[in-house]
Amino acid sequence: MARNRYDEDEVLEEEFRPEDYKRVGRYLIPYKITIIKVLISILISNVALMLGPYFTKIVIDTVIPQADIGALVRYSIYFTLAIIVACLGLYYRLYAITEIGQDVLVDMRFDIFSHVQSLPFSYFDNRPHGKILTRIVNYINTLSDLLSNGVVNLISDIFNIIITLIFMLALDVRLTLYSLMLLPVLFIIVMVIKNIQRKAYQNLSNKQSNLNAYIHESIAGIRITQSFAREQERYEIFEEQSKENYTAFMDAVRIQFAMWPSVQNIAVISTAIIYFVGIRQIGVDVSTGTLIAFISYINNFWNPIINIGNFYNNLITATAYLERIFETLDIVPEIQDNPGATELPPIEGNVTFDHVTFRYEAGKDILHDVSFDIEAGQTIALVGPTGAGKTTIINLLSRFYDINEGTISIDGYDISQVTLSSLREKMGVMLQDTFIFSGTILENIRYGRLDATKEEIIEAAKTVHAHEFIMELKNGYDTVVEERGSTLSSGQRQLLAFARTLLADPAILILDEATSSIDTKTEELLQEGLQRLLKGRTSFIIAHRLSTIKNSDQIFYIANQTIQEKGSHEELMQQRGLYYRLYQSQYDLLFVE
Ligand SMILES: Nc1ncnc2c1ncn2[C@@H]1O[C@H](COP(=O)(O)OP(=O)(O)OP(=O)(O)O)[C@@H](O)[C@H]1O
Repeated sequence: MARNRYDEDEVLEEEFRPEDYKRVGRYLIPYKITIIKVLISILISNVALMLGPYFTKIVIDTVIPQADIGALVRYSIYFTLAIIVACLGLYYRLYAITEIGQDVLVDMRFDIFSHVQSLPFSYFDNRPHGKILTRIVNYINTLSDLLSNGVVNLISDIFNIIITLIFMLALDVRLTLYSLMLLPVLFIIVMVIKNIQRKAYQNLSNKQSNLNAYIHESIAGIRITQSFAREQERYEIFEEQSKENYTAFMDAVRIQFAMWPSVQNIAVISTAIIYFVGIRQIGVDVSTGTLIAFISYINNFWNPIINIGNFYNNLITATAYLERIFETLDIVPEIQDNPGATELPPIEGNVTFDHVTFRYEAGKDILHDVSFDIEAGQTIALVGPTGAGKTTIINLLSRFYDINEGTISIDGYDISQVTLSSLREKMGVMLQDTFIFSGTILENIRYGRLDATKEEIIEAAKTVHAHEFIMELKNGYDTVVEERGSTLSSGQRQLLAFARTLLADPAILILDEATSSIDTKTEELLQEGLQRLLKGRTSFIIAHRLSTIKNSDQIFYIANQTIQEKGSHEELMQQRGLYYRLYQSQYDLLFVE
């Protein structure tokens, strides 16, 4: 799909198909036993409720005229028992369906979250992360009520209507037919409202998504906003987004709220018709008891119809969200195991790029016909102008994107023909912005190898010189750090990342060196830590530090879609070409880009 921003509505690539409702139903299958129990309880409580007016009729028409006190007491007891049974059934039903609703919510959210985790980088490149968040959190929440209460209530209401109709028909067929007279009018109203409402809710879901995307982006960029004092500008955009959301919401509910009064009016008019017809017939062929019972039944009949109308309303609303959820679930990851992919066995770390061409977007090659061979254990520094394709090379090696032409192989295995997990577990990737998860220092290092013991973690931290600073923290390894590690310095974050990667012990190491300037002492620690990490592994480093570049076995100068120069520091300096000029021009700055 096309790139999307917070202020652009997402265009649905595929319209919702009615058979997708079946997919929703599938989430209820694991709970079928409970649903059956709920249905039985509904049946019992509905019958119990229906008996009330029937007892009233008998009392009015027979018991009171005969002044039979014994029968009156008996019917009062029956009536009370019926109400107790109905209440117990209702309590069970409410509890059980709330539980089912929560279970379904957990299952659905798990599915969408795990699916999103498996999607390639390109999916995340193409849309604001706040929009992805909205799908996993808000949209699923909206569905929970529909899936539990909605579906079960629908069945309950249908039962209710059938049972009430049976009682009504048993009492008086003609009055029953009068009661149903206005049903076609209701049907027409529902059909008219349906389409307008669906569009309105699609629009609302887009606006909610945009607003969340904007909030998410604003929080992520808060440091930049505050340092440039751009708060006012952010408020203004936020206000605009909020207003759009408000208008979309009001438009949607204006249409939705038209439904309820329509059904209510039809119900009232139908009751009036029964009064009109019934009273004229009293004493002719309708008894007073029958009329009173009938009026109760007619309410019992229209209430579930009103509920079904509301359910339909909610269904239409939820459809706008379901479309998004299924659209996300249906995205087939572009990058996945090819048919017949094999496990990549333990590797030494020889890497070959053979005539590799790659582009993110059609018509614009980022790398063109790139070839190189690297022996296991070598350290390769990638240098070159910004935007030349250095990060791209390392992303291709982990197969975060698929190449357009050529092959990339490791120890002779074409990486497109091995499983992604076996490939990626051989790689240790450290990016410039070292990601720290919220949790303790220990947990963050353990992320490299989940079964590592505390001793192994400390050992790894010591090897890369992270131990010293960790011990200076208030609670040592148990110090809690916030998401992204904002309470740590960038040098400390890098050292943690070294320890994490050392623990994972990857055969191939990929490192995007941080450019931020750090003090000489940390720089020394980082270099020492890094050298220990590099030992015995093939390493690709997007190098910014002169020390790293000089120590590497080979330097690739990347520019104009290919490797322009390659060789050791000494060899390239002797060539007096692009690398030489870069080195000379930036020597004073101490960092080479
Ligand atoms: N996800 C993407 N979608 C489209 N184009 C991209 C994407 N990522 C990078 N590019 C483009 O590809 C080119 C190479 O980017 P890359 O990140 O590999 O450069 P780099 O050499 O690592 O740059 P730097 O040193 O600034 O990090 C750039 O022109 C960039 O705009």
